[in-house]
Amino acid sequence: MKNNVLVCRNVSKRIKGKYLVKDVSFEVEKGVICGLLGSNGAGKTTLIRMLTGLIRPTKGEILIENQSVVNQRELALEHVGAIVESPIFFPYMTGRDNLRNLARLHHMDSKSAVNEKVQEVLRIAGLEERADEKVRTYSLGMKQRLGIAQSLLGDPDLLILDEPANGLDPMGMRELRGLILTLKKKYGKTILISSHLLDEIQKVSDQIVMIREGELVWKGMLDHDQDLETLFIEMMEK
Ligand SMILES: Nc1ncnc2c1ncn2[C@@H]1O[C@H](COP(=O)(O)OP(=O)(O)OP(=O)(O)O)[C@@H](O)[C@H]1O
Repeated sequence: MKNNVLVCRNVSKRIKGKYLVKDVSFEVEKGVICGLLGSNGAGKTTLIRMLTGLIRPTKGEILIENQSVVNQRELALEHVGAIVESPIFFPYMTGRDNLRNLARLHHMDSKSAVNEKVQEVLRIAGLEERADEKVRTYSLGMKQRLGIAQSLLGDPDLLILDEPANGLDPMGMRELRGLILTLKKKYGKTILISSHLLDEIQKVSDQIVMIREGELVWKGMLDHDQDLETLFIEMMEK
């Protein structure tokens, strides 16, 4: 039997009579990086907001580790770490203190447990050296990695990242890519990452889900000889 961490079954979102997402189904197995692709306005963020319990689907079911995001929201979301839109920090606090604040929300009561966990996620995200500097001095790439560090505090099985590479320079993208691949290979995380940056998605993803005007147009495992740009354009023009 397949070990699916995420199951999205016939999910739709309709607002004011218009479908923003329509009848989308896909599964992501454990340890897989799945790229969610679509042009601007395709419905990626709407879908991600449903997957992370921020809004409810009009129809359909979302299971994370076999628990329903719709009916057992809190239990299902225990398995998830997410960055939806931009991660939020207190810019006048250090990276470490931002993480400490949040860690306390993850049932970590003892100071040493908090400090240990924060140190661990800082190390994973490659932020140890700058951990005690204020976040307002961080580059965009560092902020994105701090956002990922935040999302790792609860030891999630599934990471959901909405457009994490947006606005990053080539070095920032390379560091982010390295982190995402490490999270998969070394820590066994399952990752759903949305983007319209085809090249970045091609470099990290094992699986692709493509949507257009809210509807699924292609899904499958990515064959590394396959040119994602050609496939994407073909699907968008269909
Ligand atoms: N609350 C809302 N009410 C009505 N329409 C909405 C709402 N939220 C989003 N939309 C519309 O739904 C469509 C999908 O938006 P969404 O933000 O999910 O797309 P996206 O694929 O994430 O796009 P982008 O890459 O530009 O962020 C867009 O046409 C958007 O204008």
